[in-house]
Amino acid sequence: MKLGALLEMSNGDTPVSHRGMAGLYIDAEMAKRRSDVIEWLNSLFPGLRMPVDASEEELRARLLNGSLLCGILRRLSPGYSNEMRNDNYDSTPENSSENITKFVSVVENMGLPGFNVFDLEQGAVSAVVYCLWSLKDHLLSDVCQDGNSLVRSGGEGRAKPKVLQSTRFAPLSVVVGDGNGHSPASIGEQRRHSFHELRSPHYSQNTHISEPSTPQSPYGGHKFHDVFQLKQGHYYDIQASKISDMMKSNSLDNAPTQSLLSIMNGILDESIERKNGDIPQRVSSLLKRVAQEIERRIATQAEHIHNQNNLIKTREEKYQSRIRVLEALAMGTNEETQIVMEQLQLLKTEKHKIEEKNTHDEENIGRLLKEKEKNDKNTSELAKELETIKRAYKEQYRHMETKSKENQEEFEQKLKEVESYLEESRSRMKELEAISESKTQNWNHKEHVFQKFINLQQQSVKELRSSYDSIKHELAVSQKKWCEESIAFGKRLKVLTDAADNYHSILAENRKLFNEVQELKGNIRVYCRIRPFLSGEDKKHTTIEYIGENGELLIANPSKQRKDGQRMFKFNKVFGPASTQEEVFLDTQPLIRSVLDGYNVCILAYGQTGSGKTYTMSGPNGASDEEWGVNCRALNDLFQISRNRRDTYMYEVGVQMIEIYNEQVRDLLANDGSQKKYPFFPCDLITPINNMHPVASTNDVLKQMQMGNSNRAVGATALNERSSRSHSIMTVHVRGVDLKTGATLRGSLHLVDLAGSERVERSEAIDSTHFLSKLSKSFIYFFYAGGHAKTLMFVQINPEIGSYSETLSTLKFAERVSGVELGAAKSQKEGKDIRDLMEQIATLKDVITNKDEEIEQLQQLRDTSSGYNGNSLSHSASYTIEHKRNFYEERVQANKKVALDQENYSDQSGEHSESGSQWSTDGRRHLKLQAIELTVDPELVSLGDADSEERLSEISDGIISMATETDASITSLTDLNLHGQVKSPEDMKDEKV
Ligand SMILES: Nc1ncnc2c1ncn2[C@@H]1O[C@H](COP(=O)(O)OP(=O)(O)OP(=O)(O)O)[C@@H](O)[C@H]1O
Repeated sequence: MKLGALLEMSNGDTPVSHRGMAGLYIDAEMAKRRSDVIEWLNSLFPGLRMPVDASEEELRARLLNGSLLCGILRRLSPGYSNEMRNDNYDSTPENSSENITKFVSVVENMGLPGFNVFDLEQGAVSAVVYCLWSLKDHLLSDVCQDGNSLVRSGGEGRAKPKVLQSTRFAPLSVVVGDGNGHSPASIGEQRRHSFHELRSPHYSQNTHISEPSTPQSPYGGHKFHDVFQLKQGHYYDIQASKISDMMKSNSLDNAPTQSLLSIMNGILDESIERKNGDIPQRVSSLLKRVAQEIERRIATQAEHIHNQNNLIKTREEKYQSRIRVLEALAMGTNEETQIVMEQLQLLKTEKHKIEEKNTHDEENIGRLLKEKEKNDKNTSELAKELETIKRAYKEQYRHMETKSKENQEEFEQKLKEVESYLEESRSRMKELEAISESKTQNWNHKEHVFQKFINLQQQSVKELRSSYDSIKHELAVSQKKWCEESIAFGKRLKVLTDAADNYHSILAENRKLFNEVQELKGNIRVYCRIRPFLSGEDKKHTTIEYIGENGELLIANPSKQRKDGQRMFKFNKVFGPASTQEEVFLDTQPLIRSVLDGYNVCILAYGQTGSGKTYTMSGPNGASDEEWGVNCRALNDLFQISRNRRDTYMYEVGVQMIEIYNEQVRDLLANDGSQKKYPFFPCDLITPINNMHPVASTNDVLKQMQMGNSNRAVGATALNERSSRSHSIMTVHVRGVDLKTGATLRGSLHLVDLAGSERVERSEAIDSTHFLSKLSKSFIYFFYAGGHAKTLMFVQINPEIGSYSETLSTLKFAERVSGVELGAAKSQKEGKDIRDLMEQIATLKDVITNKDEEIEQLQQLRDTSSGYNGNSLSHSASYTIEHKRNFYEERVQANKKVALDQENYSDQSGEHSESGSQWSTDGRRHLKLQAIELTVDPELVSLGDADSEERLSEISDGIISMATETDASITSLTDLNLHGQVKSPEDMKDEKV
C-alpha cells in the first residue's frame, strides 16, 4: 500500500518508471498492476494461461503482435472486429502495429491513458500495463455503475445524448441482463450510453450543464416553446399530432429542465382543475415523456455526483498514499533505505547508460552534423555547380533556341524555295512532258511522213534510174548536136569579131557625121527664152506679140503705134513662158555628146536681171528633178554617156572655174585661197589658170561650182557691184582614151554665168562702138570660141512692159551674136565678116596697146626664172604645161604651113587634132591669137627654152605686121561702108524693121 501511495503521489496519471527516489515503490506497484492485468486478461481469454507473475518482457511478448489488444477491443465492441486486422493471437508483424495503434486510439477516446507503440515494442512496458490496468479498472467499475443506473432508470431506453452518437463502442459481451425483461442489446445500448456519459470527456463537460442553453432545432424549439407558452387549461387542447411531433423531435432533450417542470406542473394543475381525473392519452404521453426527461436528467446528475465522489475518493487515496510515503520516508528504515539505494544504484546505472547513450547519440549527432555540414558543403558546391551548369545550359539552350529559330527560319525559307522550285520543276516537267508528248507525236508523224517519203524516194529512185538511162541516151544525142552547133557558133563568132573590128571605124564615122549635123545647125546657136509673169506682175500687158515655131519673135513698143512699135527677131528657137526645163534642154542635149566626142561646147545665158538666166542654167533654189536647169542636166548626160561608153572609151573628167572681172582672170577653185589675178585676153578656151580638179559625178561638179561661187563672193569687195559686172566660167574638161586604138580625145564644156546685160550697158555701153569694144571684149572670148567650139546662148526675156527697152537692146545684141538675119544668107555672111573684123580690130587694138608692156614683163619673168626647177611643179601643172607644149607645137607647125600658103588660104576643115578643136580658117588671125596666147602664158615663157624665145620673136613680128594689115583692112572696110557698098548689120536690121 505504501508503494501504491508513492506511485499516486508521484503521478496519478502517467506510469513513468523514471521518477527518481520513488521508482522502487513504483516498480512494486507496477508489478502488482501487471499481475492484475494478467489476471484480467486470463479471465477475458481463458486459453491465454499466462503466469500471473510474468515479467514485463513476457507480457510484452504476448502483447506485441496486437492480437490480445484486438481481442479486448472486440470485447468492447463486436462491430469493431471488422476494423481489426487479426483475430488470432499469432498476429503477423505487418498489422500488429496497426492494431496496437487502433487500440490506443480507442482507449484514449475513452479518456483513459494510452501508450506509444514504441513503448510496447522496445520501451517501457509499464505504460502499457498502466493503460490496460486503467481500462480494466474502468470497465469493471462501469459495469457496476451501469447496473445501478439501469435499475434506476426503469425498463425503457433513454434517448442517448447527442455528444455520444458517434461513439462506436459496443457493450461488453460479458454484460448480463437487467432483470426487467430488457434484451441484452437494449441494455447494452443503455449501458453504452451510460458508460460514455460517465467516461467521455465531452460528456463530462456537458453533464455539468444541467440544462441546454438554447434549443438545438428551430422546429423542436418552436414546438416546445408553443407548449411552454400555453396557459393553464390549454394542454388538453393541444393536438395529438403536435404533441407527437414534439415528442419525436429532440426539443424536449434540449429544453430547460425548469420548462419541463413547468409543463409537468401545468398538466397536473389542469388535470386537478378539471377534476374528472381523466387525462387525455396524448397529454399523458407528453407528461410521461417530460417526466422521463426529467428523470434522465436527475439520473445523470446523480451519476455525475457519484463520479465526482469517486474522483474525490481517488484523490483522497492519493493524498493518503503520499502521506504514507512521506511518513515512511520520515521513519527512514534501513531496509527501505537499502532498497532505495539499490534502486538508486540501478537508476544511476541506468542513468549512466542513458548518458552514455546520450554521449554516443551526441557523438553520432556531431558526426551526423559534420556529415551534414560536409553534405551541405557538397550540396552548396553541387548547387553552385548545378547553377553554373544550369546557366550554361540555359545559355546553351538560348543559343540553341536562337540557332534553332534561325535554322527553323532558314529551313522554312529553304522549304519554301524548295517548294517553289518543286512547283516550278513540276510545271516545267509538265511542260516538258507536254513538249515531249508533242515531240513524240511530231516525231511519229515525221517518221510516218519520212517512211512515206522513203517509199516515194525509192519509187522515185526507180523512176530516176529509168530516167537516167533515157537522159544518158539523150545526152549522147545532145552532145553530138552541141558539137555541131559549136562549130556553127564559131563561124558566126568570127563574123561578129570582124564586125567589132569595124565598130570603131564606124563610131569615128558616126562621130564625124554627128558633128557635121551639128555644124549644119550652126556652131553659134542663140535660143531666146521668155520667162512667165511672176506673181505681182501685170499679166495683162506684155511686150511679146508673137512667138513663131521657127524662132521668130515679134515684140511691141507700148509707147508707139502698133506697126511702128513692133520689131521682129529671129533666133534658132524661141521658148515661150510655158516651156519646161526639159523642153529647153532637148536642143542642148546633142552638144553634150559632142563634148565626149572631143569638141568644145560653151553654154551661156544673157539677159537683164530677173529675166530667168539662173533659172534656165541652174533651176530654182532646191529644184526637183523636173526643175533641174541646163547645167545639171548637161552634166548628168555627160557622165551618163561616159558610163555608157565605158567599154570603148575611158574618160577622165576635171573642172576649172574662173572669174573674169575688169579684164582680169581669177581662179575660183584655188585651194590656197590666193587672190592672184591674170590679165584677160579673149582669144581661146585655154585659160591662164592651170588648176584642174578631177571629178567623177554631177554632184562633184556642183560642189566645185558651189565652192567657186562662194569664193567669188568672198573675193568680192563690193559684192553686188562686182557680181553685176563679173562673169564666171565653169569648164568641164574631158579626156577620153580609145581602149582599142589608144587614141586620145579632149573636149570641154564651158558653163558661163554672165553679168546682167543692163548693168554692163548702163555703165559701159553708151555708144555702140564703145559697147562692142568694151563689152564684147569679154563676150568675144566666148563667141570667138565659136570658131573652135559649139556655142549656145540663151537670151532671157522679161515679158513686162516696163522692161521693153531692156528687152529690145538684149534682143538686138543677141541678134548680132547669132548672126542670123532675116535677110539673105550672103548678107549674113558679109555681116558676119564685118563683125569678125571689128572684133579683131577691137581685140588687136587692145593687144597692141599693151604689147610692149607685156613683152617687157615677160622678158623680166624669163630673166628671173632662168634657174627655175620644173620638177617642183605640181602634177596637174606639169600635165597642163606638157599638154600646152604639144598643143602649141602643133599649132605653130600648122601656122607655119598656113603662113606658107597665105595667099591661097581657104577654109580648112582640118583633121581632127588631138585637142579635138577645129582650126579657124583665118590663118593670119589664128597666128596672131597664138602669139597672144604665148605672150600671156607665163608658164610657157618661164620654160625659157631657145625655141620658145625664137617663136616669141617670130610671133611678135607677125603680130606687128598683122596689126598694120588689120588697120589697113579696117580703113578699107570703113571706106566701103561710107560709100554704101557694104552695109553694117545694124543698118540692115533697122532698114528691114
Ligand atoms: N521659165 C521660168 N519659169 C518660172 N519662173 C521663172 C522662169 N524664169 C525665171 N523665173 C523666175 O523669175 C525670177 C528671176 O529669175 P532669175 O533669178 O533666174 O533671173 P536672173 O536673170 O538670173 O537674175 P539675175 O541677173 O539678177 O541673177 C526667179 O524667181 C525665177 O524663179
